[in-house]
Amino acid sequence: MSATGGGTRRLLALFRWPRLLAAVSAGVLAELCAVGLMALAAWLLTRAADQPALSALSLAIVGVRACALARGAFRYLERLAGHDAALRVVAELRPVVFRARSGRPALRDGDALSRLVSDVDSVQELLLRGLFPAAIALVVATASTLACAAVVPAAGPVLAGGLLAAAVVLPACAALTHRRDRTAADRADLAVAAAELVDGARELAAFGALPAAVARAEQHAARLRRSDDASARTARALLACGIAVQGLTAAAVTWSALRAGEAQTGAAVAGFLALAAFEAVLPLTDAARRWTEQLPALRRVTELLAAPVPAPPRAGSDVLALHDVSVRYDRPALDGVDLTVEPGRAVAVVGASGAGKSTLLDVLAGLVTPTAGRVDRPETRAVTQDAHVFSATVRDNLLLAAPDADEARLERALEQAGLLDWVRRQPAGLDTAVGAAGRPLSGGQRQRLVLARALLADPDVLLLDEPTEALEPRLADEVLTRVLRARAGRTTLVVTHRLACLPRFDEVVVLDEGRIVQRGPHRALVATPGPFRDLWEAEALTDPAVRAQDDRTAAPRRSPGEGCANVDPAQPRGVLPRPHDDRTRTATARR
Ligand SMILES: Nc1ncnc2c1ncn2[C@@H]1O[C@H](COP(=O)(O)OP(=O)(O)OP(=O)(O)O)[C@@H](O)[C@H]1O
Repeated sequence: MSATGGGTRRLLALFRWPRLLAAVSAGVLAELCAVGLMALAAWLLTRAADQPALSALSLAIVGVRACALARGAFRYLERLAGHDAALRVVAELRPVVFRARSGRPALRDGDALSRLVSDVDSVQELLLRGLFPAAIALVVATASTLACAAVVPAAGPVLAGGLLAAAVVLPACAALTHRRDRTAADRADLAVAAAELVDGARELAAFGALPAAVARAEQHAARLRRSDDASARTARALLACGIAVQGLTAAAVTWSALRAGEAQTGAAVAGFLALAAFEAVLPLTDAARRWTEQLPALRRVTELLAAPVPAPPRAGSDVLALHDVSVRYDRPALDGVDLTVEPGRAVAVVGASGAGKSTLLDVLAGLVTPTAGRVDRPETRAVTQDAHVFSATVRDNLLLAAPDADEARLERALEQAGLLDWVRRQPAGLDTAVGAAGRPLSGGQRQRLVLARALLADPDVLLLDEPTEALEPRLADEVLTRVLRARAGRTTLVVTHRLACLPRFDEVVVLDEGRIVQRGPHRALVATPGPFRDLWEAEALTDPAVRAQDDRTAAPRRSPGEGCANVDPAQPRGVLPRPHDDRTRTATARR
């Protein structure tokens, strides 16, 4: 069986069939009531023309009323049961999909995340506007054809032919035309152009490219308008075809009944019954357009479900360990990494850009499932601290990590992250509004706020990915020093490009092209010929901060309370070469 087949099976296993059946049954009964209503009304009208005794009509009159009332009641039940069944499926599907997704590379862009959410929602759409109408149409069309054939045998095949055209040919045409429909692609192009205009307005204006970008966006808007119009024209044409097929079939059924020698009453009943039977079938044309639209989303969901469920990391261990771990994208990001971090150790992960540092942290945090190998990590509650600052006060942003923390604890965390002075300078102090609706924070302030939040969570294992990247060198070193002091005795892994603080760590892990090429205490690495020493010496030539550290490597390791270095703040510190990288990095805390 194909991989997607496995995903379809997993998806179908989430369906609560009795509920779905109840919804379809209510829909079928509502449509049958509509067909019955029309057939009885036709019978009443033609019989009443003969002016029979009222008693001869009374049963039909009751029948018409009963059908009219029951149709409304069943329609209501269908909506209720249908939405209940569909929402339950989606509610069960959502965690399954997100769990399946959680084993993949973290979604760092909002578009991909919102597409995942809407992909799951498309299952609800498919049930309500695809599967239910199709099942209802099938039953109602079959029952109407049989009823028609029972009234006028000759009219049965005529009705069957008309219904088949409306249920199969028109939806097939709708699906085919929709596949060529450019609306979705044009809408996406316009969204991209609009987003670029908004996000890149400053750069576009600075380079004089704004008018051209606006013109491009306008072209996309015009193209979307045209394809929207074309799509609406096709939809209207198909609707008109459906109504034409309905009318022609009803006329043909009546004519064939009369031709077969049927009385006026029988012919009218068959004709009206045919007319009503189409009411359940005509929505299939629109359903087919929706199916075509939603199918890629459904395929993405089933593919995700088809992928093997990632093995959970081995819990219960108090060491953090990777065993022969590899992560492969188009090429290996990690390649056979073995790493053990004993509890309470402070470990720095260094390496050139693209060496695999962030991937290593993501694997340790459980955000990425290795392609091969095993991860052990302490059985802890994960607290993921991404770089999002909520549109709330500083206090609220912090309390997210520790709802019970008192003011002193909040201030301590802010001090450790190097943000307390700034907060104290604000008139509203801890109640300063920040984030989208409040005061916009600088990159460094924002980074320190999320760092304070991570420290406040006080996790057993703290994973930080370049936590001081946006800070100026002196502050960066000060903050890192305070963080390590605050985390003394607690496992802390820090990805960093800065070298000046490395002597403060228990161990330095050097990554290159996805492999650990060196590891050990800073002093041992500097003393050993190898990539780290080359790097360190190269930095020492140009960087007094590293040189100052270099001079000390013979001295015993300092206590956690001491700073990184006595460096001239005016001088740039030791920094590993790092090209511009605009990917959002998250500091991750686990507990
Ligand atoms: N989600 C992803 N999809 C495809 N490739 C990826 C993904 N994440 C990382 N990579 C690739 O894996 C390799 C390692 O990336 P990683 O982000 O771990 O490097 P890094 O050492 O943290 O780099 P930097 O210091 O620039 O942040 C890179 O070649 C990168 O392009």
